[in-house]
Amino acid sequence: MSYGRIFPLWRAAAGPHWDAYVDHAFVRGIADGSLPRAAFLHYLVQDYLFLVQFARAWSLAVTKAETMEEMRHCAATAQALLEDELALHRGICAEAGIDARMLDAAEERPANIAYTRYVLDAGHAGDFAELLAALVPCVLGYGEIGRRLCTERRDTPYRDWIETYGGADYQALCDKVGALLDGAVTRRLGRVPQDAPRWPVLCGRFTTATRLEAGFWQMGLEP
Ligand SMILES: Cc1ncc(C[n+]2csc(CCO)c2C)c(N)n1
Repeated sequence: MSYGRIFPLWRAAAGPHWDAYVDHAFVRGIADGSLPRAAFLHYLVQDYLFLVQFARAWSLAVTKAETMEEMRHCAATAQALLEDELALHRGICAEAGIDARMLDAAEERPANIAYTRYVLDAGHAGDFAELLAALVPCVLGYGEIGRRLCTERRDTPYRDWIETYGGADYQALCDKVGALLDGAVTRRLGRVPQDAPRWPVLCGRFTTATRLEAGFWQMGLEP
């Protein structure tokens, strides 16, 4: 239920920043249906550009991995983003009247640039664990949001979005990422990673990425 052993520790270390992300006004608007459609579409366009950069970040993780299992996981995630998720996004945008040309011409907002390039820099400057620390708030935060909103079962036009992230497939992916994270951190920092000198650095990467996720929601509210 908590996506492994390391995630709950980093989540706690992020303090109020975590709730500011997973309980942001944008998320509440998705939950109760009050989020204006224009804000959701604006978010979707930016999210498309975001996912392109995330495919680059997971590809970078392949080069930073130390085991075949780590490599396979990251390569599969990059592949899934490039082959499935981006096509899915194009489909949702097309239904909403945003065609491929508009998507390709869209300009990245500063909050989007800040977040994605921060993650890529965490990977370039640091090792696999540092890159994962910057990557997991995205994956597991959406898992936590989806799971919570799914149980609320409120009437909202954003039910599809909620069920994508609250559904069994996405929750299984979150468990896998949690296991990857536990293995990667134990391998590099030992059995008691909290005592390792690098622990605060990893917590810092996680917290900053979490703050940038909240900034991404905020950008969504300001079309
Ligand atoms: C701003 C933003 N944050 C998180 C996600 C969720 N997400 C991003 S990549 C991915 C697959 C594995 O990395 C998932 C689930 C999103 N779409 N947009």
